[in-house]
Order: sequence, then C-alpha cells, then structure tokens
Amino acid sequence: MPKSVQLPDKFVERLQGQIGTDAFQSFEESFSNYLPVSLRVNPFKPTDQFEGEEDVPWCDAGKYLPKRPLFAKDPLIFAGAYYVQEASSMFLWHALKTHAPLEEDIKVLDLCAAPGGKSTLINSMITPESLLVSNELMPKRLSILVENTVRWGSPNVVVSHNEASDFTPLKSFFDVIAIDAPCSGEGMFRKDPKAIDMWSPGLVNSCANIQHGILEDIMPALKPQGLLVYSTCTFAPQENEERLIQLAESGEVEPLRLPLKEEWGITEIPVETSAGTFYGYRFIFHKTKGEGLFMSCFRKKGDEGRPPKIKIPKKKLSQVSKVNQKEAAALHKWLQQPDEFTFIEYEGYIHALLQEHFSDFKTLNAFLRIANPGTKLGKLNPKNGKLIPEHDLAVSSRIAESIPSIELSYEDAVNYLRKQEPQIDTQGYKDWVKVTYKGIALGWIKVLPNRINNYYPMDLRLRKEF
Ligand SMILES: C[S@@+](CC[C@H](N)C(=O)[O-])C[C@H]1O[C@@H](n2cnc3c(N)ncnc32)[C@H](O)[C@@H]1O
Repeated sequence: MPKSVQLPDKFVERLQGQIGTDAFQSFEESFSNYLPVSLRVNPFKPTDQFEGEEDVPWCDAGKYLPKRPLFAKDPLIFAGAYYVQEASSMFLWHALKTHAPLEEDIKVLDLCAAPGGKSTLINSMITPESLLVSNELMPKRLSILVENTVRWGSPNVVVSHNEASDFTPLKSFFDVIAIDAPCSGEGMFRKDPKAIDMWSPGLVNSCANIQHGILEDIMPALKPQGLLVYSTCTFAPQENEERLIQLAESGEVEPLRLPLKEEWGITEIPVETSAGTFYGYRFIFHKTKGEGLFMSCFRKKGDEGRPPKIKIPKKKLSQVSKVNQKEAAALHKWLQQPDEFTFIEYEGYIHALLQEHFSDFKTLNAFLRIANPGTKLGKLNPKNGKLIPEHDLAVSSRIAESIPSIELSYEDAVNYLRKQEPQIDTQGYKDWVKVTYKGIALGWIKVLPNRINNYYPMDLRLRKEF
C-alpha cells in the first residue's frame, strides 16, 4: 500500500469483516498496481485504431490499452469513435446480453446516466428502433451527458433531467431499467484518492437511503417481465446486499444470475432473503482487472399483458408540435432515410425523432423535463427557409452521405478542434461542409467566398496544450 494512501479505519474494519484479513491485505497491495486503462468502441463509427489490443472479456466492444495515452491528443475521441470507460462498468454489456431482449425494439431507461458511460453502452446494443431515455438529475452533470450521447451519434436517445419519482406515473413504460446509483464510491478509492477523503459511514447511510427511495420510486415504470439492472461502485453491504434484499422482499422481482468465467475474477455473492436466494456480482481491485463495482439483475414479476394506458393532460400533449410539410421538405436532404423521421420544434430548435418514437416522446414530455430529444438538427433561416445546421447533426450517424465533406490531416484536425481558422483547401466547396478525421465527422465548417468559418462548438473545443 503506498504511504500516501490512508484508508478510513471504519472502512478497513468493515471490509476486513466482509472479505477476510488475507484478502484485505491483497486489496491493500493492489493500490500499488498499475491502473487498468480501457475504452469501448462505437459500433456506429468504426475505427481500426484499437485492433490488436486486449479485449475486455465481458464486453465485445471493450479494449484494454497497455498504458494511458493523452486521450485529448486524439481527434477520434472528439468524434465519438470511442468512450473511455472503466472496464468493470462494461459488465452491463454482459448483463444485457444475457437477460435483455436485444433483438426486439425496446424502451430502456438509464436513470442515473451522467456522464454517459452506461448510456453509450446501452445505445450500442439496442436495435436502432429501440428508445433509450438517458436521465440525469444533477443540473451540473447534464451537459456532459448531452455531449457524450450527441457524440455517440444515434437518433434514438432522449435525454431527460428528472428525479426517480417523476418516472412513477409512467406505469410499465420501460422494458429495461438500469440504475447506476449514486453511491459512497469505495470502488473508486484506488483510482481517485478524493473518494477516500469524501467517504464516511454517514455517507454510506445517506447513499443507502437515496438508493432505497430510488428503487421504490422507479419500480412502477418497469414492465412486468422487464429487466432491472442495479449497480453501484461501492462495496458497502448497505448499498448493495441490503438494496437487493429490499427488492427481493418487495415481492416484485425474481432473481437473475449471470454466467461467469473464473479467470474474470468476479465474485458471485449469493444473498439469502425471505424470498429466496438473490445474486450480486462484485468487482474488487485485487481480483478483477478493473475498479470496484457491484451489479445485480432482477426480472419484474407479473404477466406482460397489455401495458396500462398512461393518461396525459391535453395541455401537455399540445406542447409538442411537428414542423409543417414545407419545412420538413427542407430537412430531408440532410438525413439518410429522412422518411423514417418526424421533425419537431423543441425549445427553438428542430429535432429529428424516429417516427415510431413520436408518440412515446409525447408521453415522456408530459411527465419529464426533456433536455435533448433525438437529434438536434438546427434552426431554419427565416430569410430563405434553409437549415442552419447544429453540431449534433454533423456527428450524427444518420447524416446524409451526400453532404459534402473534407478529410483533415492530424494537424488540421487538432487546429479545427482548437477552433482555429482552418487553413485547408476548400476549392470546389461552398456553404456547409462536414470535416472528418480518419473518415469520422468532427463538425462543420462554412465555406464563404473569402474565408472559412469554424463551427466547432466553443464549449467543446480542445483546450489542453500538448
Ligand atoms: C454512478 S453515477 C452514474 C454514472 C453513469 N451511469 C455512467 O456510467 O457514466 C450516479 C449518477 O446519479 C446521479 N444522482 C445523484 N443523486 C441522484 C438521485 N437522487 N437520483 C438519481 N440520480 C442521482 C449523480 O449525479 C450521478 O450522475
């Protein structure tokens, strides 16, 4: 154990009791080990950059890197070609692959979603016609969630900004709910020593109370036979095993197990409850190649039947309006298979939603605060009726192939991301042009007769010097 790391006595006492003193020694020793670095590639923006790297064994899209690069140096991360994610968190892939009906068009809620690791993972696995509601309660963390889901580039995501209790009226709406609960963060102790300073037994108690409330509030929104995946990045039984007992004893769920390979180093924890044995899965540094995590899966009991009708006040329904036909026609050229979309006006911008999601979106909009529905396309210029495109459209995987594009060199890509004036050859181009790096879109430039404007969003620009 490095001398600089001082674990709180109460934590040491408890974890020793949980895993035994020998294992605890190995746990302490693992603080001196090298921290695994991993990322997950975006199936919608394929790159061969990580071919040959070691696979994360429980996630088909996950890769370990031999050492941590300066990710800010790589334009592909800005393009959404991959997401840097701690490997244990990618176990959700295994849980969904095992228990979710991924071949069907489903509705999924990621309740505690910022910064977007689990949401981009879910988005990579569901069918393009499935709907993902990616929700974050904390206002400060909402923008990073929007940023990361936009970069991932799929139109089938609605980002919302709500408490769990706001979802309670959405009876039986979701086929899958993932709750990556706010927690005391013990699993981050090795990676982020600040988590050690913030820890206290009081924090464990208050997190357990919050988790208790979240679980109670969210269960009505899950369909009978729906899948619930609960996870934390802590080892505290109050936040893990006790929450699992809470769910088991509510009588609402059945236990689900996950197949494991011994070499993964994941511990299956059977939990005896009055409703039978339930199972949790623990990732701990000295055994697993990843940081600390706990995950558990449940099936909601009951007959699937027909979902109850959700009553929506008329006033709320009228808040969502489609753009008129003439306006819609002006948008078609920007998207692949534009007929699959409905165009709505939302908070001053035009957004493209998949048609099959329009009615669900109206329901969601009646109960939730929506931060970003589908793909934000832009605004129509009142003078000529043409679209002034937003960044979100440039990085969308559904942007039309006919939109002109210019491939940038590494240097030009970095300059572009720094928001410098592009020094590139634009002869033969005019107006809006998508710029790409290694074939993946970074954003827009506008080619004017006497100059080129860089439309990379100011707040996303590359600030790091290297
Ligand atoms: C563990 S983090 C989620 C990480 C995310 N799932 C990912 O993979 O990138 C938990 C999230 O829950 C949010 N949160 C905090 N309090 C909450 C509450 N009472 N209800 C729902 N979410 C809450 C936090 O702001 C935080 O973003």
